[in-house]
Amino acid sequence: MDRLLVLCRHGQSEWNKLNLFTGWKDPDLTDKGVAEAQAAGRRLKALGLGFDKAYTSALTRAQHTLKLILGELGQSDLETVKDQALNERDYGDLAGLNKDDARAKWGDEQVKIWRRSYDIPPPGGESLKDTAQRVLPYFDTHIMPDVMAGKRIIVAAHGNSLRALIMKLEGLTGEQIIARELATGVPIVYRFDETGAIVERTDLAA
Ligand SMILES: O=C(O)[C@H](O)COP(=O)(O)O
Repeated sequence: MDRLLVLCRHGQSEWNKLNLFTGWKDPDLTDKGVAEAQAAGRRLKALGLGFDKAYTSALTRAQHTLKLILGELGQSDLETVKDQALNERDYGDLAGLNKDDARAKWGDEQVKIWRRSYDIPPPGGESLKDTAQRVLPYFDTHIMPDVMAGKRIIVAAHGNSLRALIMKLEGLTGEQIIARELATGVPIVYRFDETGAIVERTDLAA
């Protein structure tokens, strides 16, 4: 039985390109982001991978990425579940602000704390810990049971919602996961044994 889980951060978004805090705001992919998603699909196809079900967030950039990947795989009709539990971390009052402008206003250290501390939320937003507290129950009750039942699953989501998943899957601490940067449009392939232990992890960087 193949217990396959592929995680993929969306391709570059319009707001990634503009260097804006995004969170739950809903920009689409840039042309580069489209190309990254298509390349991700081609890499998966070259490995002979296909899926039985897909999960994505309620945000356009992740849904569009998934659609492009599935298009490359010839699986455009795949059963897909969209849920805001998989959304990016809510950036609160920072959403829409330029990251360099924020550093000029509040200082490098404060902005780094908001972006990369585990449990300190940005004003009005979610910390990574808060994000994990909504992502992980969804993962445990929806996604992992599918994987363990032998369904081959792909999840297209976001830098911080995927960090929360990776932290749990790989047994990392808060300190360890905040140091992990996820590239846009790079699938991470996991396989599990019958106990749910990881037997393979491969990053499909271009
Ligand atoms: O929401 C955002 O702005 C990005 O997708 C992730 O931001 P980060 O690199 O600050 O975690």
